[in-house]
Amino acid sequence: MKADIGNALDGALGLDRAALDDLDERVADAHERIAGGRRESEHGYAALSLPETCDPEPIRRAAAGFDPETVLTVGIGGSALGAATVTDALDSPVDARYLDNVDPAWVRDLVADLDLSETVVNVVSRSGTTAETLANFLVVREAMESAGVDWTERTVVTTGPEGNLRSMAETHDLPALDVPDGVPGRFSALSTVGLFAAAVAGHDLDELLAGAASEAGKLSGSLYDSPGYAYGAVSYALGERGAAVNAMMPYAESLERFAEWYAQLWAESLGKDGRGQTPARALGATDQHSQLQLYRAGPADKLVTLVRPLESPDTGIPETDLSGLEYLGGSTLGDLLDAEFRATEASLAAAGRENVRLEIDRVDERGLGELLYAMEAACVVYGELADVSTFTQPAVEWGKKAARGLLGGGEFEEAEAVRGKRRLEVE
Ligand SMILES: O=P(O)(O)OC[C@H]1O[C@](O)(CO)[C@@H](O)[C@@H]1O
Repeated sequence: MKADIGNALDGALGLDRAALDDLDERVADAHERIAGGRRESEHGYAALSLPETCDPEPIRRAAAGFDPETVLTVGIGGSALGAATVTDALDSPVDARYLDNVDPAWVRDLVADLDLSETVVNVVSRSGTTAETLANFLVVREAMESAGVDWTERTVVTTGPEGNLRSMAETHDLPALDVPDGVPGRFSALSTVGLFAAAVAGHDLDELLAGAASEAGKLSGSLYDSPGYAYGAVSYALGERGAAVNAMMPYAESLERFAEWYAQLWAESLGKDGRGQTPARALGATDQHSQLQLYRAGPADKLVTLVRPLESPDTGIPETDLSGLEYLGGSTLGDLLDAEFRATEASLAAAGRENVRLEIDRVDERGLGELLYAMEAACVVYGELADVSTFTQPAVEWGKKAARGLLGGGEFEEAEAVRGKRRLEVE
């Protein structure tokens, strides 16, 4: 993996090489803290040790018992997005599907679309108490029973040492994978949490972990040694200079879900104490006809992160006599995408709008492992430089309590606040 940070310098926000070199001294201190946290397997820092601590064998063993048409992951947040990112990016004869949201029509239609006798369900929740995950699993389990499918024969649980899912696995003797200690959900893609669906889909877990390990091996006391640290340090430095938004813009449909995974990682880790950097999900080339207008001519408050594979399958463009479009004929869609990637990058730079280029060789297991790990390292070093509590997410608890109170799941003052909403309705 490579990070080209050239276009992050000397733009509207005023980051220059001298300032980056000065920041590199703070990166060295941050790295010492990160390395110490990894050595001690401290909460959160343990995530950056997954390339060596994640044993793929239990994951492969749990997957080996199935030869399904579909693997359905039931989870939410980091308990679904890691798996989704990997399997959405890679081709497989197995259909990998996800239930995370609790939109009734969407859940009903997705479940109805499955042959449940040919589906393996992986219900994933570290806590075992997440309402969306448990509710969706109960719906899926009832659908399996209604279809005459023995759900206990087609369900694998991934959860923490205690809680509802652990109890259910023990009661029904279900295969169970352990979520890794000290790894928050948004950092768990390269673990049992994110890799079961990939194993069922036939993807090479060793290559995913090898890609991650190659980026882990670059972590040192300098941002100039590690694409992850370089990206995290530049994102932080620009954030301190006014880049309130980080637009994650992969130039590959297969990486669209990666942008969604990145959004949770960046927002839930760095949005603390009135600070943080808002991840915007974008897609190249599509958003050149959409959000690029804002990125280039709106407020100078963004870093645009352009991600692409250097190699990918291509498709020829037939010759044409369409007036003015003859230049396209005989080239390829890959040539067009490459030209647009570089043109977008240059158009932002020409307007003084900071952007960074992240490149992997291919969207394959190794490239994904590199990309996921580098983003996690970037997030951790950003959190160290910003001095925030990277691995907690207290702000999401208020809404959980309010919703639970509204549903009669307990007495919560948050639910009273919901009932007391100020209303000013316009129809
Ligand atoms: O794995 P669990 O405990 O169901 O949590 C799912 C998601 O919910 C959160 O805890 C936030 O509510 C995320 O951090 C996590 O990825």
